[in-house]
Amino acid sequence: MRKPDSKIVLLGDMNVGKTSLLQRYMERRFPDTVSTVGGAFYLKQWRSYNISIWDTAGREQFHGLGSMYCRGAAAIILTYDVNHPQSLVELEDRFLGLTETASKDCLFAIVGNKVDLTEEGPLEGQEKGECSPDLDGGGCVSPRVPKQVHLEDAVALYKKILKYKMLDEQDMPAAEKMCFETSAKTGYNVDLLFETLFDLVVPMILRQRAERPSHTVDISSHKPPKRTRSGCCA
Ligand SMILES: Nc1nc2c(ncn2[C@@H]2O[C@H](COP(=O)(O)OP(=O)(O)OP(=O)(O)O)[C@@H](O)[C@H]2O)c(=O)[nH]1
Ligand SMILES: [Mg+2]
Repeated sequence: MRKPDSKIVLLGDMNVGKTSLLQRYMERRFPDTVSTVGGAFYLKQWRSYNISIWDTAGREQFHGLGSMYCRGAAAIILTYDVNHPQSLVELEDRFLGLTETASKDCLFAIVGNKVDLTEEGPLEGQEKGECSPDLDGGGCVSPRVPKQVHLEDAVALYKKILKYKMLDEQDMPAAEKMCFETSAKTGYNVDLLFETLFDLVVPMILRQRAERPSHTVDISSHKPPKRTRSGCCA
C-alpha cells in the first residue's frame, strides 16, 4: 500500500455520526453502525493523490488516543449533532485540544450532522444524495424537530478556532465555506464536505513536496573526491 499523501481526521462526540458520514461518502450507504473503538481509516484516491480519512471514537474512554490520530493531519472535521447543543460545546472543550499535533497549517471544517431530523432540513427529493429505504432499515421518514444548533453557532466556533490557533482569517478559507450541515442518512452535503476538503488539501500536498529536501543526488554534477596517494610508502 502506498503511503498516504495527506491525512484528514474526523473528531467529535460519540453518536454525532462520524462513522456514518464516512461510510456514506466511501460506500454510498447508511448502514447500522456500532460505536467506534479506537480508530479506523479509509484511503481515498483524489486525482493522483492518496488521502487517508480517519474515523475516531467519540467515547470519553478513548479520548487519550485522539491527539495520536491527529498527528500531522492536514484537515480536521469537527463534527456535532444539530439536535444536541452539548455536542458543539464538546468540540471546543474536549476535542480542540487534541488538534495540537496536527500540521501547522491544518484546515478545520465544522460539521453539523443529522439535519434530516430537523424541520429546517431540506425536504426529501431536494437533497443531493440518495435516500434508500432498503439500506436505512427504517425508511426515510423521521419525525422532524426544530433545529437546536444553528449554522451561525458553527461559524462563530470556526472564527474562535482561528483566533485560538493564531491563524489569520485572511489566509484561511472563509467560515461560510468550512461550516456544513449534513445528513449521513440522506447524503445531504456529504460529497460537498469531503470534496471541498480534498480540493483544499491538494495544494498543501504540493507545497509540502516543494519544501521537502530532495534526497536524490545528481550524479552528472557529482565530482568524485581527488585521489591522493597515501600510505607508508608515499
Ligand atoms: N437520522 C440520522 N441519524 C444518523 C445520522 N448519522 C448518524 N446517525 C445515527 O446516529 C447513530 C450514531 O452514528 P455513528 O456514525 O455511529 O456515530 P459516531 O459519531 O461514529 O459515534 P462514536 O463512534 O461512538 O464516536 C447511529 O444510530 C446512526 O444511524 C444522520 O445523518 N441522520
Ligand atoms: Mg463511530
